[in-house]
Amino acid sequence: MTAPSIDIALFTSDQARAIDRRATDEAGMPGYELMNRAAASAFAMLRRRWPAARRLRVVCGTGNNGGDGYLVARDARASGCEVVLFALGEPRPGSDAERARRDFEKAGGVVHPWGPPTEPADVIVDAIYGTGLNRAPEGVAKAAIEAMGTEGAPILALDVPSGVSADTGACPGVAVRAEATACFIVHKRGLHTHQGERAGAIELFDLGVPASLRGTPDAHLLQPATLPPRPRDAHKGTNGHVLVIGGDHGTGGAARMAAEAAARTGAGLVSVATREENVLAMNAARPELMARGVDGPQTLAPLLDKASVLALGPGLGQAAWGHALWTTALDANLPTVLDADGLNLLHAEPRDLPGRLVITPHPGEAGRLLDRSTADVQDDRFAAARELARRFRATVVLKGNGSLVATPQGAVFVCPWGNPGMASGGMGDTLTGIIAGLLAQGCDATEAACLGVGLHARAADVAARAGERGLLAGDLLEPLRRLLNGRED
Ligand SMILES: NC(=O)C1=CN([C@@H]2O[C@H](COP(=O)(O)OP(=O)(O)OC[C@H]3O[C@@H](n4cnc5c(N)ncnc54)[C@H](O)[C@@H]3O)[C@@H](O)[C@H]2O)[C@@H](O)CC1
Ligand SMILES: [K+]
Repeated sequence: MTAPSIDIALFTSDQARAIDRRATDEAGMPGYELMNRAAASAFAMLRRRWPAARRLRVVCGTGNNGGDGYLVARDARASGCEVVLFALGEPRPGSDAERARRDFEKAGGVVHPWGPPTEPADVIVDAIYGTGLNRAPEGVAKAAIEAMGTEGAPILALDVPSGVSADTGACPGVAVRAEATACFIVHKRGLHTHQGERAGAIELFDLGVPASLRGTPDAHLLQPATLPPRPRDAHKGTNGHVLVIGGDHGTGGAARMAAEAAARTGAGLVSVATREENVLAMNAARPELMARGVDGPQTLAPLLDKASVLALGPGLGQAAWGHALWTTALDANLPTVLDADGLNLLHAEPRDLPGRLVITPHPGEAGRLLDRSTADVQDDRFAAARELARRFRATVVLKGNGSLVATPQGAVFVCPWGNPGMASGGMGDTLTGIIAGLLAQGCDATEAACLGVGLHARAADVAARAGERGLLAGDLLEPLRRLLNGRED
């Protein structure tokens, strides 16, 4: 796998707090100095993004995020902007936020208690909650967040859009939807998955805190990557043989899509073990695939002998036919991508799994595998993905907005690409095929999952240029091929 060396490291709120402390204790950077730098960076960002903005509204909470807000307001007034500042409460006595409020007032600024705004604003600065959010916003905070959402003015969030958990991307209640977010010191992992998209465009300001104080990140953002060029003497035998197992009565399309995606990803050979009734159509539509009718383990066995990688589950069903193939296929102990009904069968019948295993659950399937609700999974996707990886000793792709890849060793990678057009039938089967195709070409499970998730989502973004609605899984194959060959970004 070839990837550029840029690493975007993601951190939890606890880690961010510890880094703040180390900046003060070890690098002699007092919190108030950092707050001033945060405000200056955010105001410069506001100026860059909205050069014509003159009327600003700043809404401050009671913590240090509010403190950042007071200082943005002070700087904005000093640059000639009209600033209306609402405070949702009093900062704690002796805190940096209280000092910031006093500085704002000393410079002539007026603090208004929250009330429905009467003046229009060109830009609203959200300084209600940052990394300190610990429950659903209520009372004035809820009212202020709701009011921001109905006005239509662009919102610049400071550090985190208020109401979004910086750790998980979940929203316990109402939350700001920002056009952009000025993120301070380190990237917060929750802004890159689930509802973290409410941050809009994120700009990071390190505030001069040395990278050496950061420690080990909790997760990493995937970077665009592809496979190295093929050696000139490559032949189909050197690129692996994927066997897709699936396609019960009425669901042959799922197996066909996974198989075609594996072939388009560059697998040397792709076979499909499916119901006899699917064979003719599959071979006619895509003669490069070798579709075979199988009625049970005996007819599957010779196909397993020839395969180097399995894609097990697309359209497999959970009835006797699917169950028998599933058991036999797992016994073959080949590198395997397990998806869809392959995962549902695993929930019904936990068992030993092959070594090089990738599982690709959506949040509902993940919830079933963990005996939790889908909402529980979404409340902390990082924890759910890690728990699955540990429990099944597999590389896990937890699908959804900001797909996660978790390894059994505890590493997590977050996919920054993808779009809502991908919420359509066959997308998961295509991803399964892509990952299987990469395993077949020699990637290990983590490489195949990271590269596969990234290529799938980037291909979907290219395909969605024509519109997200109506995007079909099959539309991904052409851009996929171009991206895989380094032809398009
Ligand atoms: N050295 C530092 O610590 C720096 C901190 N900075 C800012 O400080 C922020 C963190 O500040 P804080 O830790 O004070 O936390 P916040 O300002 O995010 O939250 C303030 C307090 O509100 C309370 N709270 C949380 N959710 C609530 C809810 N739903 N309803 C009512 N009350 C709620 C909590 O007790 C929390 O401590 C960062 O996000 C960043 O914006 C920046 O100024 C840079 C430097
Ligand atoms: K905020």
